[in-house]
Amino acid sequence: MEKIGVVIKSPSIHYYIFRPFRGVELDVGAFVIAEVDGVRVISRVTAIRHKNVAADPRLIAQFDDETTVREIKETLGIEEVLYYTEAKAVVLGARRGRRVYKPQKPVKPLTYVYSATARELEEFFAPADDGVYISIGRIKGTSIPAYIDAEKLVTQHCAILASTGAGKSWLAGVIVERLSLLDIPIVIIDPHGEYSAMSIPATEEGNAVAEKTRIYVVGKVDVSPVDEAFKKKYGKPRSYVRVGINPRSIPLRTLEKILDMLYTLSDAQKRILEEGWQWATSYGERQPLTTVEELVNEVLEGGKHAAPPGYAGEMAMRGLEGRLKSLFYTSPIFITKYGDAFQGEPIKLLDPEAYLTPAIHIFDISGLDGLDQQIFVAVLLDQLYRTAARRKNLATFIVIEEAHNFAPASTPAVSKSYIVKIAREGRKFGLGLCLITQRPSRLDPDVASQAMTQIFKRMINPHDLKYVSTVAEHLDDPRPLRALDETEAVITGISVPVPIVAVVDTRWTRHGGTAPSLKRK
Ligand SMILES: Nc1ncnc2c1ncn2[C@@H]1O[C@H](COP(=O)(O)OP(=O)(O)OP(=O)(O)O)[C@@H](O)[C@H]1O
Repeated sequence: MEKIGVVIKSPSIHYYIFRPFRGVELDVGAFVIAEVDGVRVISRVTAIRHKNVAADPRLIAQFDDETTVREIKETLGIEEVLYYTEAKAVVLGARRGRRVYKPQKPVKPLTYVYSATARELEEFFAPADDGVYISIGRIKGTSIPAYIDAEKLVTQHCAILASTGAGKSWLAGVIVERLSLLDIPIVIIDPHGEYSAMSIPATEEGNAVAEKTRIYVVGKVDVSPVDEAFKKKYGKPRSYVRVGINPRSIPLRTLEKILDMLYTLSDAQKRILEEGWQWATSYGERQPLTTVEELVNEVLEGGKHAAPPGYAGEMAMRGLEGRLKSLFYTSPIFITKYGDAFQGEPIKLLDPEAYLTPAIHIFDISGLDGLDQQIFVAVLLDQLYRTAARRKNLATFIVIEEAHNFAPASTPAVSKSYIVKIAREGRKFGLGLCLITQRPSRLDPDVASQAMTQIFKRMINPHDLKYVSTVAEHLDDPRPLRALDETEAVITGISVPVPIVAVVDTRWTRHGGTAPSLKRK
């Protein structure tokens, strides 16, 4: 076993500083070993510094041109004594069966440091048990697969946090591809229409994944530019189903929340809506819509007993009528009559039962504006939650891109409470969230704190780095996140035995998230 250095300082149980021996090649990210009470403990080198011991300003003052520097270096042979190298190693622990043991005392100074062997690393990073694991790449600096406990990842929520362009959706795509082999339902909320590319295989393994993709375009919106770009890029048309919401299928509480948030509702209007909506939808959610006109009339008819007498009541009724029509007619996500269509394409109604079957269900909401996206996400998540609560059978992975827009930290959003609900209670019914955001500090902290696996990619915004250091319990120091490249990710939390730095695999299907380039093709 090669001794590569010696511990010189050990200020805490979490890390130590060692002096690498002369001639030892050492890179940041290398795995090293030092013994604590006879146990070989694995650590990762996180920083290498050259310490200048000639800080005397009188000597530094001489370094004002190259000739003098050369003379001083050569004639005094001063380079050897001017500086030394030291490395910081963060303690990961030692494998004890299924668990990783982390010593509760610091490494002793003057302990020798060894480089970890390939075998030791393989044992250390091996899956903890015979559970279900996916590999999303390699442990950085090794050829060892980066395993993630799929069960924990899916059912106990995860978050992918990084700056824009840091490789978030690439990684989400890799995770979805690998999970799809487990034959579970996967639902993707896609605000940029980029996940449709998963229907195009890029490798042999990608064929099975592509076959499992189902694309849904939401609402009466023109997506022909997206379709044309898709056809040009992949040489075949994008195939999708257009979906919309039957206004009758919205639960009263959700509708009330949406209307109140968009237009505000008076107490009288709330009472009329409560009575009227129950009456108009008393045949259940699956009751077909005739027309919006007819539905609104039924609501007013059924709710009129709750209106105050006289002019005030009349005003409340008319106000409610206007709000309901405005919502259902102006938002493109609703159908307005039985058998509604858009540009000759039939619009299918949302079918939560179908989305909870094993496949990759991609909802392209790129044609909708921000508010309609939120309303759609609210209704879809509500329906998924209620359906899953009845069925309780299959673990389902719900990927939400741009999660800070759907569950923002300090502004209201109609979708927020549905995300909070799944984050808090979805686990009971197998519903797991994967929240992706480029602005971690703008994501609702309640939601963020429920993500038991946190995956970080490159992050540069100081607010976000500061925020991450307060919420990420498994990440001692977020500063190294600034230096990650787009293929690298730091994975922490319940799905990995210790925080790992992974180099993310290539995609099995095409990646749709490439930004336009200035170069002509
Ligand atoms: N593991 C990887 N291997 C190779 N290339 C990668 C990898 N991860 C990311 N990339 C490259 O980085 C680019 C940006 O990645 P991606 O589109 O996932 O970023 P993003 O964080 O989702 O960006 P945005 O915030 O703009 O949506 C990709 O187009 C791809 O070229």
